[in-house]
Amino acid sequence: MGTGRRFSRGNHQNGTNRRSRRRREPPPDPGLPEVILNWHARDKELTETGMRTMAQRLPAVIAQAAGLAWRASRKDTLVTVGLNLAAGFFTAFWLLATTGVLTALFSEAPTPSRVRDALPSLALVAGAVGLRAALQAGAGWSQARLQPQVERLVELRLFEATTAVDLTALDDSDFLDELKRAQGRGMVSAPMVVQYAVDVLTGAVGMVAAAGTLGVLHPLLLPLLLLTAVPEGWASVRSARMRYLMLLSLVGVTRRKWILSDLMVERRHAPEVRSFTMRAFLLGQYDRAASYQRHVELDVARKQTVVKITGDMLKGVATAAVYIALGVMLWKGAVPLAVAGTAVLAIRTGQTSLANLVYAVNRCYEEGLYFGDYVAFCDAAEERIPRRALPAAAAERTSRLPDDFARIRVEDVAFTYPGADEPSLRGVSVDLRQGEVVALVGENGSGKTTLAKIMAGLYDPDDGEVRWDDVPLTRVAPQDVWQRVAVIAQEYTHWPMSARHNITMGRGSEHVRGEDEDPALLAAARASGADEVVDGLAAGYDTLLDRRFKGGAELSGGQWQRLAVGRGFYRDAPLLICDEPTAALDARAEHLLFERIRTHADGRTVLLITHRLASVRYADRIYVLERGLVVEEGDHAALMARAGLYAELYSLQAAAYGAAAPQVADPQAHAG
Ligand SMILES: Nc1ncnc2c1ncn2[C@@H]1O[C@H](COP(=O)(O)OP(=O)(O)OP(=O)(O)O)[C@@H](O)[C@H]1O
Repeated sequence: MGTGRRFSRGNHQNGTNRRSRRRREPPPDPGLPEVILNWHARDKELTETGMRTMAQRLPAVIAQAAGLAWRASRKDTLVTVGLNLAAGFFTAFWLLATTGVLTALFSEAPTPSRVRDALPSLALVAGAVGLRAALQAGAGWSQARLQPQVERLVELRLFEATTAVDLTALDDSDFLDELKRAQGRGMVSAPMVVQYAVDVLTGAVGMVAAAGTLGVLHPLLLPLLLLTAVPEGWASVRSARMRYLMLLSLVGVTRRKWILSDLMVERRHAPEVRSFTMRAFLLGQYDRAASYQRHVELDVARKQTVVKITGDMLKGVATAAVYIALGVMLWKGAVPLAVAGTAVLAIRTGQTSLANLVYAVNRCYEEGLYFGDYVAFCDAAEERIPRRALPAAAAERTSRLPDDFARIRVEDVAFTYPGADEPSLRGVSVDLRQGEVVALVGENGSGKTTLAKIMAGLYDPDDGEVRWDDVPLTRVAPQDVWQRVAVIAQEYTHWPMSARHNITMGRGSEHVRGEDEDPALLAAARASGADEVVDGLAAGYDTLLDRRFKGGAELSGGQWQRLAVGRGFYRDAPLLICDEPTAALDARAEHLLFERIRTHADGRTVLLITHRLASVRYADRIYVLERGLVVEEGDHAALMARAGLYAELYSLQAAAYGAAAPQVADPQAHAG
C-alpha cells in the first residue's frame, strides 16, 4: 500500500537523520539539565541554501534592512547610500583616467614630453583616488552612526512588546521559544543585516564601476571579468555552508557549554557548587564539551582550507585565461596597449569588489534569516497585546473604572492556563465590599493565586466576569485596574535597585538628597518592618540592593519580603491583595503584619491569601477553594460550625501549635 510505503520511507529517513546526528554529536549526558532553546532553528534552512535560493531571497532581505535603516535614521541612511554611490562613480572615473595616463606614457614622443603629456590625466587620477577615499571614509562614518540607532530601534520594539503582551503569552512555551530566538540571535542580527546590506551595495557599486569601465574599454573584457568571479563565489558559498553545518552539529555541545558556564560563574549557584563539591565534575564536563567542539572546528577549518585553495587555484586559472585572452586581443590589435593596461587594473579592482560582494551577500542572507525570526516574533507579540491596553483604543472605551468602589463581584469565573489540561478555576464567585478583609484559603494548587491574579486584572477569565461596581474589568484599560490595586505577590522580584526604589517602584517618587524623606515611604516602611532593614544599610534608602555591583548590599529572604510588603503598602490603592505575604517573615514581623491587615490596612479593602489560618479568623469572610471551586464560604465561626475542609485544616494547625506551645504567650507583648 502506498501509505505504508510512504510511512516506512519516512521512518527510514528519520532513522538516517538520527544516525547522522548521532555520528556528529557525542551522546547526551543524562546528568545535565538541557534547556530547549531553538537558537539554531534556521541551521537546517541554511544548510540547504544554494546560490540560487540566495539570489531569489536576497532582494527581500535587503528591502527589510533598508526599511529598518530608514526608520532608524533617514539622514544617515541617505548619506551612507549616497556616498557609496559617489565613491563608485569615482572608481570608474580613475580607471578611465588611467587610460589617459597610459596612452600618454606609451606614445612615440620623447620621454620628457610623454611624462608632461601624462601629467593632466595623472592629476585627474590622483584627484579621483583622493575623493574616492574621502567618500568611502564618510560612508564608513555614517554607517557606524547608523548601527547603534538600529540596535536601539530593535531592542525598544522587542521590549515594548514583551512588557505589554497579555500574561498568558508568557505562559505559552512556543511563545517563549520564539522570544528566546528573537532576543538572542534575532536581535543581534539586526545591525548586521544593515551592515551587510550596505556592504552588498558597496561591493555591487565597485563591481559595476569596474565592469562599466571594462565595457567601455572593450565589450569582450566584461564577460572575462565575470569568469573570474565563478570560482570565488563557489568557494565562498561552499565554505559558508560548511560553517553552518558545523554550527548545526555543535548545537547540543554549545547549549551544554552555556549551561555549564552559567553554573560555574553565576553567584546564585556558587554556594552549592562548593558545598556539593561540584567543581571537578563541572570542569570535567566543560572540558569534554570544549574538546569535542575544538575537534569539530579544526576538522572544518581543514576542509575550508582545502576549498579555499581549490577556489584560489581555479581563480588563478580563470585569471590566467583572462590575461591570455587580453594578450591575444593585444597581439591581434583589437585593443591598444594603454587600454590593456587599464583593463588589468579594472580586472583587479573588479575582483576585489566581487570577493567583498560575494561575502556580503552570503552574510546578509544568513543574518536576514535570523532577523526574520525577530520580525516574526515582534509581529506575533504585538498581536498579543490586549487591544484595550493600546492608546488607540481609548476613544472606543465607554466605561470608566471607579477610583474607589463599593463592591467587587467575581461571578462564575473559569480559567485555564494556556496548554494546561485542567482548568485552574471552574466557576468561582466571590464578593468583596469596600473596607472588608476577605480571605481565600485552600490547599496547594486549589486556585487561590490564579483568582487573585484575575481580580488584579492580570489575566482575563475565559468565562464569567469581574465587576468593580457595575463596570466589568474587560471593558477598561488594564492599566486602570493595575493603578487601583496593590499586590503583595507570593513570588516577588528582588529588584536590583536601591531600597527606596524597591518600595516606591512604579510610583516615581524621586527623592532629592538633603530633602526630608517622603512621609508615605516612611509610613509604608514602618508598616512592613522595612524601616528596620533600611536602618541597617550603609546608605539607608539609597543603598543598592545588588551584590553584583560595587557597594551593593544583599538582604535575607525575610528582609526582602519586608520590602515587598512595604511596596504594597506604599501604593495608594483601594484594593490590597496579599498573597502569602508572611512566608519568609519572622514570628514578630508576621504578627505585626497580620495585625495591620486585621485593622483593615488603613481603610483599604484586603484580599488575603494565606495558609496561616490563625490569621484568617478575623476576616469578614472566608472562601475555601478546592480544585478550582469555592466549596465553603462564611466567617470563621460559621465555617468551624460547618465542620468541613476549613475546620479540618484549622484544627490540624491549632493542634500542631497547641502541642508545641501549650502556654501561649501574647506575641504583641514582645512586639512592643
Ligand atoms: N502559569 C501557569 N501555567 C500553567 N498552570 C499554572 C500556572 N500557574 C498555576 N498553574 C496551575 O493552576 C493551578 C492553581 O494554581 P494556583 O497558583 O492558583 O494555586 P494556589 O491555590 O495559589 O496554590 P498555593 O497554595 O500552592 O500557592 C495549579 O494546578 C497550578 O499547577
